[in-house]
Amino acid sequence: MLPTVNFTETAAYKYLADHFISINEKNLKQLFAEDDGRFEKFSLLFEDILVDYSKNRIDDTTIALLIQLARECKLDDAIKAMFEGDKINQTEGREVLHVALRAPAGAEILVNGKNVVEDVHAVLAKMEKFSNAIISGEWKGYTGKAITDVVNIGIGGSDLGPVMVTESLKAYKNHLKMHFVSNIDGTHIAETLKLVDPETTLFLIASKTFTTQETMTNANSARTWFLDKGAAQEDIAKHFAALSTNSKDVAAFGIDTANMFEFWDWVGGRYSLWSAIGLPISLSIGFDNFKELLAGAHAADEHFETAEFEINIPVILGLIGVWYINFFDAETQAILPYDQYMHRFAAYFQQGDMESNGKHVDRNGKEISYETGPVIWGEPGTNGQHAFYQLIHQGTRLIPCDFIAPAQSLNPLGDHHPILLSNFFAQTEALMNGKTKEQVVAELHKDGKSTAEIEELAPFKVFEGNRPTNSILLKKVTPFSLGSLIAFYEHKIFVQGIIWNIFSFDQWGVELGKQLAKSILPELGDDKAVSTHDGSTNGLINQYKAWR
Ligand SMILES: O=P(O)(O)OC[C@H]1O[C@@](O)(CO)[C@@H](O)[C@@H]1O
Repeated sequence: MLPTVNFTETAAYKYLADHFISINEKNLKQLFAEDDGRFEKFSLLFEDILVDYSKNRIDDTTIALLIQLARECKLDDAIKAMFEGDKINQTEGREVLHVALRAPAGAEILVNGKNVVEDVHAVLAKMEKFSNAIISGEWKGYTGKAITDVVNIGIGGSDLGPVMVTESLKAYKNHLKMHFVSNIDGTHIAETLKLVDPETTLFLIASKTFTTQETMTNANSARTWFLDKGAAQEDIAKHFAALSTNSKDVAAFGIDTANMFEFWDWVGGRYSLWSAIGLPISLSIGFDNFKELLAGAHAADEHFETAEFEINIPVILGLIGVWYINFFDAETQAILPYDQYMHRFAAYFQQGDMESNGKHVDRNGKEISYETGPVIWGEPGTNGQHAFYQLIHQGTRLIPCDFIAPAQSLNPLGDHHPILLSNFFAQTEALMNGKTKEQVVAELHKDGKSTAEIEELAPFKVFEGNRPTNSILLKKVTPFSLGSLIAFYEHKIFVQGIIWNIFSFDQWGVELGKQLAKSILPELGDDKAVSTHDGSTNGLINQYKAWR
């Protein structure tokens, strides 16, 4: 069981509330001016990843009090409970063991007395064999041709992780063309099927439950398309595989369970890319690179499980997030990867973070009186600079930003990378230092503006600065470094959930909408006016019926 401490009632919380007043008497420029060693003190190096958290509204006292908060909330007990396979997903009565998915062979993690690492590695061996057969062309389709295209049909955690990782590691991919269908909107599968040949296409039906409406509808449409194109029922075995925990429904769909790659209830959907759900990753970049991804995550797990809080990257990042959310009233967190391949990284953690910590009831079942999970958003740099950085620099909100960049480009081309990185460095510097009115006036004067023009323009050109950021510099985006980075963010989310005394591993909030959709669907089956809902919903449905 997890501890159920109300962090707002801890001594650390009260000290932090007092400290909040004093830390705000200085801005970041002053904090750096007072301490030449600030960067060294507030940055951490893990393998080839540098995490610089010095451009945050913190000092030694802040960090010490945040760590005291973690200790008073019994974070160490919670970490131990997760790694030992306690049923910390309490409302679903499940363990939370995505760390087991990347544990090395020979490790022991017991669930109901059974070492689950053995099952994990049995599935990994099956994934390796299957990936090699498809990639090498040894596996043939029903007309004897090798597979050229893979279509992954899944949504949420059965889509976002494979998409993000295959995109982030595109530089490592092989000849297979990868396609991802997730939306129930017919456009998604219709546009995809236009691109592929049934004779050389492999469909992966990715669904932990194998009941998700979108996925099963898309899967049925893919199967119908496949058979309508001339394939026979017995050919399905050569072109469909399932990634699921539900062998009964997989078999009922008509997929040979020999082509089913299983995973388990102790794997949360949004934490499942390391499991059989990661088969499209293994197909895209090869199993050896998939193993490297797992190894990177495992290295991060060991760091999280063993490092002192003072030098523990997920703990520090998580606590700094709590500092902004619960003391500075920050409502969002921006994730800004200065790497085009990582363009789906923020989207991935929209599910990872918001589906984990978007909760309003604590672990005692009581309504919460403080803020919990932030809104996660972001786009790759430098594109974001031309879209929303105006608000980050000069808006009225405090927006903590994570800037991420690789020192080495996977596509070195002229001076592109130095230009990208110069922006990566400049943006956090600008957010920290801002630009004073004196500086603005001097610039306008230098530009030959009149005194009247200067007086008029200056207020609009001042940058307050003092806007906090983390900078995460990777030596290079590799399967290993990406695995570590993703795991750091997973554990950061865990840290925050423990501090907020919430359950981070269920997702009851996604059920009501699905439930109501299921009751509306039959009403759309005829042209009769509906009146069973509120005026707006009735009006919308009836207008839809009139127009369709
Ligand atoms: O993998 P599956 O069972 O099809 O679920 C897909 C997604 O649906 C959810 O919204 C849960 O219903 C996500 O948590 C999950 O990742």
